Amino acid sequence: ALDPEQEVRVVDPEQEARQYLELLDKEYGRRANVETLAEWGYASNITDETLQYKLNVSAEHAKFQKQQWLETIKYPWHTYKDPDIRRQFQKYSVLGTAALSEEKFDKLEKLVSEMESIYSTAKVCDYNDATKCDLSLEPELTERLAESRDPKELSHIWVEWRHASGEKVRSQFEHYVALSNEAAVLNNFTDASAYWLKDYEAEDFQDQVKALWDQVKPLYQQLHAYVRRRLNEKYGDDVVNRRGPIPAHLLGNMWAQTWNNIFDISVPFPGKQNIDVTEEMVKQGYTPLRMFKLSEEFFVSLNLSAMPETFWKNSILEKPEGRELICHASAWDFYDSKDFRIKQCTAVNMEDLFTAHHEMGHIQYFLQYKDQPFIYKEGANPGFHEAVGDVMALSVSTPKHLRKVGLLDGASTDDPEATINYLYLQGLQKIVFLPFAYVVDLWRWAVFQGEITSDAYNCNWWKLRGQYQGIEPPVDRTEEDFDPGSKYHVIASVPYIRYFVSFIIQFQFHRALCIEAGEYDPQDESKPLHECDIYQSTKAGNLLSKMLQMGSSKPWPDAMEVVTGQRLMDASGLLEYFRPLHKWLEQENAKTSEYIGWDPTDKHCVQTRVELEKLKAQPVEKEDSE
Ligand SMILES: C[C@H](N[C@H](C(=O)O)[C@@H]1CCCN1C(=O)[C@@H](N)CC(=O)O)C(=O)N1CCC[C@H]1C(=O)O
Ligand SMILES: [Zn+2]
Repeated sequence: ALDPEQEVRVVDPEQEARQYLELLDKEYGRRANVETLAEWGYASNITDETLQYKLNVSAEHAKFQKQQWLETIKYPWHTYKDPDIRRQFQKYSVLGTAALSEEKFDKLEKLVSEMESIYSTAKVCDYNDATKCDLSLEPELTERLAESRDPKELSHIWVEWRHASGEKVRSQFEHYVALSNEAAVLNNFTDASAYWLKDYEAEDFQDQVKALWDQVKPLYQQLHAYVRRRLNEKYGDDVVNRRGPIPAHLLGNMWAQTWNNIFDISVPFPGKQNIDVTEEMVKQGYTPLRMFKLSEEFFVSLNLSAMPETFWKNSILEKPEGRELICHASAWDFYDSKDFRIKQCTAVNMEDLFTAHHEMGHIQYFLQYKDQPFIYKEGANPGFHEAVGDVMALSVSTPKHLRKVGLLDGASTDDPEATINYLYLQGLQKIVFLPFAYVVDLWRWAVFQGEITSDAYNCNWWKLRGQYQGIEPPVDRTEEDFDPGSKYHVIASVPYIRYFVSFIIQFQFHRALCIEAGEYDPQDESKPLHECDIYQSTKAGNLLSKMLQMGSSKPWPDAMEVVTGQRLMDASGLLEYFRPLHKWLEQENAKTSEYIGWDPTDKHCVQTRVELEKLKAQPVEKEDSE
């Protein structure tokens, strides 16, 4: 432990506190570097050895943290006048999972690592070839879910992935919940959900999120009704009930979190120029490296930072042969102000081009706050970190920008039907995602709070998925399944409400940067928000940089105010961006007198498949007439 007494003479207590913080900063930063390297070693090469090394390093780190914490809490930091050292002490005084006994800490680390390994190495058999059983989530299953238009194949992939991932980790997850809650209580939080929510520094944060959801829900329901009609037209009434939830396996994504992969079969105005540039990327011989270089060039055009040489040397941008690794894309800060990496099993398509921008946004944030004290090397809140890359992608995805980089040909047209097609594609990613992101942590908060118990994990998952997203499983589910465990963040213990926050605030940032770039004017109809491309605007880049450099040194409303002048999250940016689509959907759904919303299904909440079969064998009771 660092002994503060080694200083001989101290002038004033706050000066001594500052010196102590400098000691902490050096020691925590050095140790974080070692720990992150060990985590990378495991995530990029899953073996017993790399796991053991990772567990040893994190156990050692936890022991140091606990010892140091006993020193730190001796300081009367609540009394200090300087808000900055108060804030640093406040953050250092939250010990985290290191508060657990060494044995329980190690158990919790092992549980999460095992769940990540099961998820990352899960394999599924091909629908058409039962002897081919080496299909991984990335790239094979992701690609089949995106491209197949055979409901039976889609159902097979959907069910078998859950059988190979979520179902396998239910018991580990239960134990993980108990230990996470125990750690939260040791940190004086009621449960792990309160511990997670501390990062938003707002007592009423969950109410704020609910208010935002209420603001965007009408737009989501209009889009849902339209997509359901188009899927009903394609697959027929037996597969898609025009008044019910949408079967989840038909939506182009393993978790139905974004629906951009069914753009081609539901595009409002067919026959227009194809704004999905995947084909063009392949035709032009795009490689993963070139995708990341394109993204870097966008950041540099705003006068933001280029990637350091080590980034290109140390990153993994393609799935390596001959070893198991965690393919789920991620961005890494090694806390030495020099080493920053991305690990992504990149496929050459538009979706992965935007994921690349998302990850590069994290790296840019790391670079911008690299000179902050270790304890402030975070986003202003976790949603800010998730928003940076997506703000760039809002400009990059415009047809105007795609023409600038040669991925779309022809001159820009102000064809209102083409505009609807573009906003529809954007809506299939941004509007659709919101209820999904909300549900993931609504479910987990309720689990941590004990409202959802393990005997009804899956039933409550599908109740929330039905209630907020209006989707349902392709086949009945029971408590022998554990579908939440088929989603990376749930088994990797990564909070998810950050993405909901990001998908709201990224439009506030986009609007503010577009105004700064002179690309958008609320009064000028000829410059609508959805056409704004901030490319090469150093003014916009400088404004964003001012916020990013702050890290978490100030409460997030201060950071938001720097860019937007606002101190609150609000959905007006998103609603402004999608206004033309919202109007069009209302007109279109009125034309077909579409049923807005969905009849709740009485999806069976039963324990076992045997029970389910019995239930289905019973003659259906006649609806008792009202
Ligand atoms: C593809 C992306 N991977 C995450 C991300 O980049 O956020 C990874 C895994 C979990 C955290 N993470 C990190 O890289 C962090 N180290 C970043 C940080 O430093 O905070 C992801 O999961 N996304 C993107 C949109 C929706 C969501 C999804 O795909 O469900
Ligand atoms: Zn992210």
